[in-house]
Amino acid sequence: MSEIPIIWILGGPGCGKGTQCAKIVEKYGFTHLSSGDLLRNEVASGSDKGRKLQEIMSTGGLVSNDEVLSLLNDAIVRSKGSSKGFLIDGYPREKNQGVEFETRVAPADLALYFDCSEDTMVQRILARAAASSVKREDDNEKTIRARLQTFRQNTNAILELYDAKTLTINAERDVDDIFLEVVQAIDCVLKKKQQKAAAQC
Ligand SMILES: Nc1ncnc2c1ncn2[C@@H]1O[C@H](COP(=O)(O)OP(=O)(O)O)[C@@H](O)[C@H]1O
Repeated sequence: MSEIPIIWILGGPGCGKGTQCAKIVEKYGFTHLSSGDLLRNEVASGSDKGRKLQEIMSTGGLVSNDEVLSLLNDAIVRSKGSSKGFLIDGYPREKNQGVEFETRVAPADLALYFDCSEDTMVQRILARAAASSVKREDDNEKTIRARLQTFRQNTNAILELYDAKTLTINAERDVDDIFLEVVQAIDCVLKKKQQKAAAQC
């Protein structure tokens, strides 16, 4: 695992994580794993577990880390052999999730934090919901506010603990300007990993 990069993608709902992840996947061919998508797949399967997850997700709270981490870990193990790198999107959402990920899966090489004002995030989510044909149960104003509150409660502790490997990016700018900064950070990680691998030969 240590030869391929693991990148955490942090930021509140509507900060533009998904847009940047799509651009990263296009450029670098990394495997994109979104905790929200993995959980929504479980909900869509109609299982008992899915129903319980849905109840929590519709309140804007966090589901148990055991559930999220095992979904992530299974997905990582499945594509480990063929992956060029992992983008872990929407995780960690609280400090302890980060600690457990690094203990049970692997250390993260970089965390990209897309920093955005709450007003912008609310506007973006509502605009996305209005334009989308697939309705997300949690894209109503009440749940959006709750999701923002969950985010507000937990994020500073994550940023403090992982300060040394976190790059904070102003996500209020143009998509391409943001991506330029993302590319610089990822190129730097790839270079460091190559140098480390070369030193081991
Ligand atoms: N790492 C996680 N830990 C716990 N719950 C999570 C995690 N990731 C996603 N969820 C649950 O799934 C919901 C939707 O997640 P996501 O699609 O990432 O939404 P958002 O747009 O709010 O970032 C969250 O509100 C939360 O209930």
